Amino acid sequence: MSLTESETQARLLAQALPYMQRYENKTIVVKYGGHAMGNPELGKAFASDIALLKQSGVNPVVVHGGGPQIGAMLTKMGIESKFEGGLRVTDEKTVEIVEMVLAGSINKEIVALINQTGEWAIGLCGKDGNMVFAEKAKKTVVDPDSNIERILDLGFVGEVVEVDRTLIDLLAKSEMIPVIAPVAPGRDGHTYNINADTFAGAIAGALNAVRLLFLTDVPGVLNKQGELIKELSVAEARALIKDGTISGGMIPKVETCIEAIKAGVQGVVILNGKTPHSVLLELFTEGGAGTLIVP
Ligand SMILES: Nc1ncnc2c1ncn2[C@@H]1O[C@H](COP(=O)(O)OP(=O)(O)O)[C@@H](O)[C@H]1O
Ligand SMILES: CC(=O)N[C@@H](CCC(=O)OP(=O)(O)O)C(=O)O
Repeated sequence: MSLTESETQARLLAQALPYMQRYENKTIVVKYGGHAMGNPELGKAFASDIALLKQSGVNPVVVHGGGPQIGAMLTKMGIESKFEGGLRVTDEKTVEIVEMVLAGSINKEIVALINQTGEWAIGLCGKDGNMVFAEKAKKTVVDPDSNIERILDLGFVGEVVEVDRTLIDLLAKSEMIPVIAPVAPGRDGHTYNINADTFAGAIAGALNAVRLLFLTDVPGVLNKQGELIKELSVAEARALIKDGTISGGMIPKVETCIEAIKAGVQGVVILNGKTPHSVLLELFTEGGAGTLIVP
């Protein structure tokens, strides 16, 4: 006998209760990637998921990206985007535009979407409340021909060196949902552009988050046959990078997951931000929605 729509809905709601209790008063960091943005209906569904988390007693913290949107703005200004080792080469002019797009327009768009649900979001970047300090990234790559390792000069690309949780803790006790752009100052007074995955990992680690969710444009980590892998240990994830199953942009993402777990995050999930309500499906249903990476 097939279930009516309302029976299915009632079952889903009943199923959600133990998960809501499990995450009550716990911090969940959600990284909203630039590829998952752009569709107004999906944006609304994302905002209502975040609002529902807050209403259920969870402490959601949103960290967002905006790589494609930065690229579009740079093109408009006649500046070419250049990447090395998956990171945007960021000169003085570029960092100004990065800050404008990330901490300005995208940040406020997400804040506005959440506020339209009736909840209270506040837009921040690493500069606010001395929350995050960065220093110039020291990324190295191995030249495939000579096998020699060299340090990349990416300009004002930063890596997080300090996270002060005072402001986020204060917000967690209030009605406010923090929405954070991955831009941070250095002790040297410069502004740094930080990869949003890395930034989210550092925030989740400092907050000892129970979950860190990465919303991207694929269902999760896929095996060689293109099927979704529901759960991966750190050791299994490393093996998939080594044998080439995980490649491209998924490598730094999975490496960030591993770092976040080492920093104390209990579980990290990579899931499809293009599926409406994927955040709720992941957190509040039995099967989840993406790939869960656990210690
Ligand atoms: N094993 C894998 N499973 C899933 N995606 C993979 C895998 N290996 C490589 N990828 C690629 O990684 C991409 C996601 O990384 P990226 O584009 O950097 O995401 P985002 O921009 O959302 O941060 C996927 O779109 C896919 O092309
Ligand atoms: C250093 C570096 O590469 N920073 C990224 C920051 C935005 C980002 O990471 O956005 P997504 O999550 O949408 O990719 C950039 O400039 O594109």
